[in-house]
Amino acid sequence: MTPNIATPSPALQPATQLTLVDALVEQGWYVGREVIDLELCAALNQELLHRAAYNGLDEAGIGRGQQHLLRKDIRGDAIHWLDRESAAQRRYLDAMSELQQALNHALFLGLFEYEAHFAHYPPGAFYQRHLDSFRGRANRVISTVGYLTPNWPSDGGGEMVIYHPDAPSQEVARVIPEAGTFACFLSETIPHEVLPTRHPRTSIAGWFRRNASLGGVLDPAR
Ligand SMILES: O=C(O)CCC(=O)C(=O)O
Ligand SMILES: [Fe+2]
Repeated sequence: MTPNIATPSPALQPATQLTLVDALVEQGWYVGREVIDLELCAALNQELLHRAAYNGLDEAGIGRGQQHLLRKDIRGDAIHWLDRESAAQRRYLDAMSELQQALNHALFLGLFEYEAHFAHYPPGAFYQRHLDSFRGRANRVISTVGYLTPNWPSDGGGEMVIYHPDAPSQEVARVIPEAGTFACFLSETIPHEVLPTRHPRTSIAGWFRRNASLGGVLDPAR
């Protein structure tokens, strides 16, 4: 038998969708290690680090539209919205689109759109505890985070802490931001934070959205 080199490995481990749906229903969040294909992580990481090195990132803020504010005391990452520019981005976004279909099929969520950005946290950066759905705009339904940094050092910090939805000071999980790890949670109910990192930290944060048109104002993605 010749090895089947023509078939690319899937972007996400095939068993992920079922486990993920179950975990979302049971506890509102999911974390899996070695879920995202490592070659894909490496390509995305390289693209992000290249942008970071050539000033191709924007400082991240909080709030949308005219309420958008730069607050380094709240979050310290720099971002770039995914735009399908590279093959790696397209492969990641296509995998998210398959996940969107699986979520709609299993949970009738009516998700219709996905927005995502690269995030680079330089040493010292963090993101204080928050919810991902902006107040008055309940349009982000499910959050995803794909981690891209290989060989995360054990003293690197930068873990994402997930808190209990009903007791926001109770920690329920700590996620090491190691390449291949994928996290997913309910945007409106799961408080989470990024602890100060000591090592450059790279990821893709993304959100499945429902259409939200409030008071005649359309709310497009981003
Ligand atoms: O990078 C992470 O672990 C989480 C980032 C986050 O909470 C966000 O961008 O809203
Ligand atoms: Fe968040």
